Amino acid sequence: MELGWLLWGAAVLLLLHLLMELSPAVNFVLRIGFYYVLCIVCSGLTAPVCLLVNGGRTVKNMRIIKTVVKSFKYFFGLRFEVKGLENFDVEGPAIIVSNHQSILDMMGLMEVLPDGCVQVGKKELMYAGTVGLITYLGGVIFINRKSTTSAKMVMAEVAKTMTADNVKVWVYPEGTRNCTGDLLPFKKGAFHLAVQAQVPVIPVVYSSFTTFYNPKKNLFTSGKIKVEVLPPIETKGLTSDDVSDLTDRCYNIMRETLFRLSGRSGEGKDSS
Ligand SMILES: CCCCCCCC/C=C\CCCCCCCC(=O)SCCNC(=O)CCNC(=O)[C@H](O)C(C)(C)COP(=O)(O)OP(=O)(O)OC[C@H]1O[C@@H](n2cnc3c(N)ncnc32)[C@H](O)[C@@H]1OP(=O)(O)O
Ligand SMILES: CCCCCCCCCCCCCCCC(=O)OC[C@@H](O)COP(=O)(O)O
Repeated sequence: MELGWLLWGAAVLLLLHLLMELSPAVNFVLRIGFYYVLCIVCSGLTAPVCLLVNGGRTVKNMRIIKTVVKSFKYFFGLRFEVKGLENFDVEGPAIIVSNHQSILDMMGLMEVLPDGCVQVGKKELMYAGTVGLITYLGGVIFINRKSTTSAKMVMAEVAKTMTADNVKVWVYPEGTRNCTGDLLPFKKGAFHLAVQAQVPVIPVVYSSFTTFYNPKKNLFTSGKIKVEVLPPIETKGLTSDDVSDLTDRCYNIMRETLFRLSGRSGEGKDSS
């Protein structure tokens, strides 16, 4: 009986393996599907742990979530090469901004995430089953991207509480995923937040995924991701009039770094 099950299992695995070898589309769907399943199952298992240890919605849960998510990379053969972690060692709160390429970014986020740091996410995430529950428990700040007024109100509230709670806030200033190997124009919310709270902006750049991940081409193989935490940009004394300049400055530094990390040096200079 037991041997029978084992043989069936081996046959199914062999068939899946053959299908993956034969068809890139099957390979892609199975690997991404496995990522979704991993996220959903691990969220379901981690949520009760968070509730038992910390009792509810708090940034402290990120430590537990981080420990779980940091093991995901081994399933997909992803390696991270991190530089500049010491740049997170600022006194008190800060706004961290980074490029956003894919749902896989969540792994890169957890690879470097400092303690006491919450993320800004779209409110739709809250309804993603167990993943919604874990993001809620982790203290993710949910914004409605369709309503600038309400998003601005939420962010203004965060600017007020950041200092009191001593938290860092991670924002994806592109506002959506973008896997083209370049940056989308930055939205200004993160920089308004930094100026309102008078806290530094710390840019984090991930090298382009295009060599190993491209949903349009059904490409998802193993790969190496270079991550660089850049020196903090101070905002003390800046006013809302300076937000556009601050945004541009940050955009240019990050675009140059993205091209350098992705081996496309020199192209960063033509940006405005
Ligand atoms: C255990 C296993 C677990 C496995 C499972 C995993 C669980 C892991 C757990 C945890 C990880 C969680 C990971 C979460 C990741 C989520 C990622 C996302 O969801 S990314 C999408 C959402 N994020 C954003 O959109 C932010 C960036 N966007 C902004 O900051 C925007 O600026 C926003 C939304 C605030 C407004 O967007 P606008 O589209 O209206 O664009 P604009 O051009 O910036 O604003 C319009 C005008 O309003 C002014 N404005 C903006 N903000 C202002 C403010 N605060 N005060 C005053 N004026 C402001 C601007 O200056 C602009 O005006 P002028 O053009 O300059 O005249
Ligand atoms: C009941 C329904 C169950 C659905 C389960 C969905 C499971 C999702 C697992 C993936 C978890 C990864 C979380 C990373 C968050 C993320 O990276 O979100 C993308 C958005 O930032 C960008 O939004 P968009 O504008 O859509 O590109």
